[in-house]
Amino acid sequence: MNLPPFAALFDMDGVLVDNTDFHINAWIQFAHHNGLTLTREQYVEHINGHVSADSMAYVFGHPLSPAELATRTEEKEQIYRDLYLPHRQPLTGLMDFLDAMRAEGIPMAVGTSAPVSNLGFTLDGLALRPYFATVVDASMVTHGKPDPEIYLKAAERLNMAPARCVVFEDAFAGIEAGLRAGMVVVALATTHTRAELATSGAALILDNFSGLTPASIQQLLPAE
Ligand SMILES: O=P(O)(O)OC[C@H]1O[C@@H](O)[C@H](O)[C@@H](O)[C@@H]1O
Repeated sequence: MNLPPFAALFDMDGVLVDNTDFHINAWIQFAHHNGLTLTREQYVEHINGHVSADSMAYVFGHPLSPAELATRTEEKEQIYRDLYLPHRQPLTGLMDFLDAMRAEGIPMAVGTSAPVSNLGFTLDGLALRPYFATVVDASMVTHGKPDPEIYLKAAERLNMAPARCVVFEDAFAGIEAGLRAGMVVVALATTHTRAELATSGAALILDNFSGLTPASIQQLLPAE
């Protein structure tokens, strides 16, 4: 195969791993510990895919100071990691797809709203990091998703034009970030249903990576 140059940018949570329920339960527990209430619906609408600074401001009703944000974020993420650890595994079909992409020499990056502490847990814990030329996380951007900054930075680091990038996302905030970056978006129906994603602007909706080939992704891009 001789694929024209393009790059693949992967969201982490809900895409490389199917962990949304664990984040939801962790946020609900965290809110409870802090004397607050949070529902699944509030999570899906206001927190899913957002950076912690924005999520914490939503949960507490005001922005947190940098020191408080760091402490609270680690408190919440420790609950999440404890809950998800016994279930931690790549999304179905991911490893075969990453192997096929790597064999074709297609550059890949991660663009995630997660804090650094969760990168080690997921990317190193599942031996995924070697597949990615670069990882852009919450600490590296001024504006979190749905702002396109995370994906534009990832494309820049891969030296690839945004129009030649395909973003894999599960969250509405992340899909919007990819589209605003001028990229093609593939949606994974891990957090939202196919019906909910139908009008999201995604070029393709998948349940997981099973059977996915580099050529089928390349076809989503305009011919060069
Ligand atoms: O989906 P992404 O961009 O990997 O985002 C990760 C973030 O996703 C949010 O939904 C979680 O509540 C955060 O705790 C997590 O860090």
